[in-house]
Amino acid sequence: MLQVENLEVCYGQSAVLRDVSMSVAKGAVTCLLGRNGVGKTTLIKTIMGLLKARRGNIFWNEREINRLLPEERARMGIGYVPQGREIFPFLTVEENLLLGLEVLKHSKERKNNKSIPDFIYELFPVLRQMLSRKGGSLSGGQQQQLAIARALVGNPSLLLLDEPREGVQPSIVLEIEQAIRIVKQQKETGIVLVEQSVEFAMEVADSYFVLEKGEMIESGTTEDMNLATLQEYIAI
Ligand SMILES: Nc1ncnc2c1ncn2[C@@H]1O[C@H](COP(=O)(O)OP(=O)(O)OP(=O)(O)O)[C@@H](O)[C@H]1O
Repeated sequence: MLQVENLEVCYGQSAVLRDVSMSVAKGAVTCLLGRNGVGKTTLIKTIMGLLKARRGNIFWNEREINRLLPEERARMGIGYVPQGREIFPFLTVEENLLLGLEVLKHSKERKNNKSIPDFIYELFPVLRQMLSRKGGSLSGGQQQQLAIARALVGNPSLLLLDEPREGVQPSIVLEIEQAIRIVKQQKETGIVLVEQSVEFAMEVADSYFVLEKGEMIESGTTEDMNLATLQEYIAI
């Protein structure tokens, strides 16, 4: 479904990604592993169209999308939950969720779909209780749940999740992990999951990629995963 080929991405003159390739199958969970600062967020932002590659190509369902804007990529079915969540703090939880429907505005789906699907509240029951609260008044973990929910409201074919467990209290981490499992079971939305936990990657992912200093150094299916080797790759 998604194919990244020989990507080079620079900040100013310094190349942060070099010759990076990655492929993501429809409906699969693909884990992107790597230490801090190796370029994982840069890769996700480039896939989303928020950064421009100097070289290389990105294909979505075999169509080259290098020059498409982030909103065009979103309308094609790529959902994005940035690191640090970026919900709208002064809007209510409900308003934040309704914004997720915006990506469907040109699609037929929108005509039948003007409210938040129940599925969202089944994944994150806490959000139903907090619909009228301002997003900014939620805890960090609840904001992460809101950010994931908002992206899922747009019914993406692929969800880019950048370190969704980072800075989140352990009880909510468990809820987020469970939500990822449920989304995977439903097989409608594939996930690219940026992760630091090899254990969780091994449990949930179908395949994995490891970035090191801007280069893709290892990839494979989860059955090929060697926990000890991968832990070494991401150990600080
Ligand atoms: N806007 C920017 N301008 C210049 N350099 C940047 C910018 N954003 C990131 N970098 C650098 O690019 C490199 C890759 O950063 P990136 O955030 O993609 O890594 P990461 O693997 O996602 O790390 P983390 O796990 O800490 O989020 C780092 O050395 C970082 O300092």
